[in-house]
Amino acid sequence: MKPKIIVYKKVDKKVLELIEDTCKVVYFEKLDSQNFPVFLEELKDAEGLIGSGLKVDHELLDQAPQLKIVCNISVGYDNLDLTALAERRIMATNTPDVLNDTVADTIMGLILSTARRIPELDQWVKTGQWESGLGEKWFGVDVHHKVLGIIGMGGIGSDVAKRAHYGFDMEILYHNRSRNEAAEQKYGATYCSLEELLKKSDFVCLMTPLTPQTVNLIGKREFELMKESAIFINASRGKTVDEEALIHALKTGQIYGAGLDVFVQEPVNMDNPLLSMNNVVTLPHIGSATYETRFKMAMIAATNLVTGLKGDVPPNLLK
Ligand SMILES: NC(=O)c1ccc[n+]([C@@H]2O[C@H](COP(=O)([O-])OP(=O)(O)OC[C@H]3O[C@@H](n4cnc5c(N)ncnc54)[C@H](O)[C@@H]3O)[C@@H](O)[C@H]2O)c1
Ligand SMILES: O=C(O)[C@H](O)CO
Repeated sequence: MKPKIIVYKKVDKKVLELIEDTCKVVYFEKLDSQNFPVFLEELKDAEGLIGSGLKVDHELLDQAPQLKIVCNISVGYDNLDLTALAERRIMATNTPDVLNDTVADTIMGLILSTARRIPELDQWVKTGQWESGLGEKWFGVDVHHKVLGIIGMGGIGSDVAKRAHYGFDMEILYHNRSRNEAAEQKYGATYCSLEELLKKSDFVCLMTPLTPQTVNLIGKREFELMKESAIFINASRGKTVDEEALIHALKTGQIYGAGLDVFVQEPVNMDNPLLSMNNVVTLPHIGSATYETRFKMAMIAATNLVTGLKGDVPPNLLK
C-alpha cells in the first residue's frame, strides 16, 4: 500500500505527479483556520508532510504518530523543531542553493529601489506630479562604488556579493560565523566584526537564518552604530531584527532607509508604522518567488520526500 502524505502548499501538477507515483496524496493548497481541523485529522495516519512555514513542534507531532519525514519547500527551517523531530526519528529536509540567484536578485532590487526611491517616484509620475524639472528633493543616492556589508555570507549572501562586486563595483564587507574564503577570493569580500561592518557600510544586508542566536541580532545598539546615510536591507526573517528599534531608527533619521522582504508578523499588520514611511520599500516575503525557482524548490522537496519514504537518505537531510 502506498504511504499517505500531505501536501499543504499550492504546487505544480508535475510535482504532485512525481509524489503520486509512490504515495497517496492528500492536498491542501493552503492551510487556514477553516481547514486546519481537517488537516489535523488527515495527519493522524500521514507518513510524510510537504509544504512551507507550518510550525512543526511537539504539539503538532503528537497528532502525527505515523510521520516519517517533513519536507520544507524553503531553505529556511526555523519553523521546524529539529530536536523534537530527531527525538521521534522523523527526518527533515529543506531546499538549499536552488534559490540563491533568485533571492539575490530580489535583494539587489530592494537595494536599488530604496536608494533610488523607485516606488516613491513611480507613484509621483502616476499621480501627475511630474510637471517640470525634477527638484533635489526627489534625488536618491548612488549604489555603485559604495560599501555593502553582508551579515550571513552563506549561499544567498555570496550571490549578493557576486552581483554587488561585478555589477556595481561595490566594496564588500561581511560578518559570518566563520570565514568564507571563496567569497573573499572571488568577490574581494573582507571579513570583519559586526561592529566594524555596521560602522563602515553604506548598505547593510542581513541574510542569516533565524536561530536562537540571531533573534533580534540587529537592534537599538546596532542601528546606533550605522551611518546616518545607511540603508538597511532584510530578506532573512522578520525576527532577526528588533522591529521597534528599526522603526525608531528610521523615524529619528538614525539611518536613511530600509528595504524589507520580511516582517515580525506576516502578513504584515496594516497599522505597522513601517508601511507609512516613504523611506521604506516593502515586499511580501517574495524573495524566491519566481515561477522557475518555486517550481524547482517544490520538485527538490518532492524528491527529498519520495527518497526518504523509500528508505534512502534524502539529498537535503537536515541534521
Ligand atoms: N526572503 C526570502 O524569501 C528568503 C528566501 C530564502 C532564504 N531566506 C532566509 O535566508 C536565510 C539564509 O539563507 P541561505 O540559503 O543563504 O543560508 P546559508 O545557510 O547558506 O547561509 C547563512 C549564513 O549565515 C551564517 N550565520 C548563521 N548564524 C550566524 C550568526 N549568528 N552570525 C553571523 N552569521 C551567521 C552562516 O554561517 C551562513 O554562512 C534562510 O535561513 C532563510 O531564513 C529568506
Ligand atoms: O526560506 C525560504 O526559502 C524562503 O523564505 C521561502 O519560504
